[in-house]
Amino acid sequence: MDIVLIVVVLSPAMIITTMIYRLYFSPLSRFPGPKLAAVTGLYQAYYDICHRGQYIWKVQQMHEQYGPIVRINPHEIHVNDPDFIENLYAGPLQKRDKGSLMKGLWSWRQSTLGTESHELHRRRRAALSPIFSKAAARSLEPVMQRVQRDLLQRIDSYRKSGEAMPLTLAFKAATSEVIATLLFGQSERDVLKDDFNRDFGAEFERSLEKAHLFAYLPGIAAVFDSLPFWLQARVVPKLKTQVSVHERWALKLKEVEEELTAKDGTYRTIFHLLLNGKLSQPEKEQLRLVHEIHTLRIAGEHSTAMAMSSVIFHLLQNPTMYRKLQAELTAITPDPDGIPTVAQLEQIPYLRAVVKEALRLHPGVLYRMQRVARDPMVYTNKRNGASWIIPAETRVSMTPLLVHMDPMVFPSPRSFVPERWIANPGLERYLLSFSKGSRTCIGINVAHHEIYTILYGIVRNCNPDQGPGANDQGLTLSLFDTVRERDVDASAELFFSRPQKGSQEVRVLVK
Ligand code: HEM
Repeated sequence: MDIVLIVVVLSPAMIITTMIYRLYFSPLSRFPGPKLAAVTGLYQAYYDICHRGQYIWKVQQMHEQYGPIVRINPHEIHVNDPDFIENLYAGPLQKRDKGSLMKGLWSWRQSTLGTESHELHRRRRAALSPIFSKAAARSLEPVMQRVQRDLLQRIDSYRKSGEAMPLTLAFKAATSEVIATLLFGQSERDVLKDDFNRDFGAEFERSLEKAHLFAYLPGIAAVFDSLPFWLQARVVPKLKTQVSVHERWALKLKEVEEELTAKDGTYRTIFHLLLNGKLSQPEKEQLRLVHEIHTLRIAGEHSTAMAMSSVIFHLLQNPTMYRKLQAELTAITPDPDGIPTVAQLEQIPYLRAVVKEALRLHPGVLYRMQRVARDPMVYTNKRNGASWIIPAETRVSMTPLLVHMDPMVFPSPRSFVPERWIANPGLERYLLSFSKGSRTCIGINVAHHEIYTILYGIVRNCNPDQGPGANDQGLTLSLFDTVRERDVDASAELFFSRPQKGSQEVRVLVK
């Protein structure tokens, strides 16, 4: 028989057999969920690729229809129950691999963040840990304070010009400066630049629009990575800024490697740390380290800036809350030129509460955080006592934003209510914005220090604009054409949270 005929006859038969298996015989077949999602990954692909990261909302609807545990694709179970966080995102004693969600993402694949195996992840994370200790984060205080002063200078320059200030953009420049200092020991004064020096970050955000497509076609990123840098930039000119930065990192890695073989191995930058650490030789391969540095840079910049701009958005919408926070900040440094330490800022309950509430409503990392347990896991729905045994090696995920919308744990979940964190400190265990367990965000201390320092500078020195009757001296801020649904809330899950297309995110007028 002709080979074409064999393929024509066998392909539909194989597809039908696979569909029947997935529907009736797979170990996941007894879990609730739409049949179409159970038979093919194309269902998810349709929402994520054709409709710009909308599967997250479809998953939310599935939970409303089927309950807290749902099969969302042929190979994955999604749980939306805050009480399951501790089981799924367990500490290092319980082995958890990661699902392969990031396998296709260019320049993420080989990073600690993208690592699937529990053991390999532990080794990679240990190599990074020296620059993420609390003490190391504290050593960044001078740069954070410089960035804060530069931001205030830019705010004042917008007062003089009368133009609307793109606040989220300014915050991205601020966080990019801090992460650059952490990684490379120096940074450019991005905040002071007219356009906030957004080439790398803006190109990265544009490339996120295609992230789901590449996640579905994991081979493409691997092939692309195998090309020399000059060819990568020609093949996909839309990535040329990132490729040229990667090329610079690769050269620097080579330079540092030569220094180290000349027995000069002191830690000065991320290049020295990774090359001089205990990682095995294949782990120090150039491409892998470029992936590591790329994700650190991106992770350090995007979510932290989003957290800060959403805090300012909500405070400007609620001047009473703004004034309350301002009063607490003024109490610790009555002298307006005083500089509180991060340790002092961390002690201010309302500042902590405001930040947690913004992180709850607007977690910058939006994707489903998959974990794969090596033993079966038991999920019990405490609300009706029903139990499910999830087979070993199954991809199981939760989505921070969906957990944070549970009205039983967070009443009026869409409202900005910082007070809930003060009234009930136990809520902390349900805040999933930084993930939990052995793969929790390694940059959490750096992020908190940045957020506290920069918010202090702004809220202490600027007032909310409360109209003509107000008797405020100094700078006043008001929101400029910023709509929560369009510019602040997550509209699409492109791994990170993204606002509606065309949004200019949070902007303010300064008087
Ligand atoms: C508000 C700011 C931030 C948020 C909300 C955030 C959130 C997260 C989340 C949810 C994860 C876990 C992802 C997963 O399980 O797949 C994560 C991991 C990570 N974050 Fe952050 N992050 C923030 C700031 C930072 C900063 C400032 C840095 C670096 C300076 C950073 C570096 C990392 C790294 C390297 C990982 C991977 C950790 C691992 O897999 O062991 N993050 N982050």
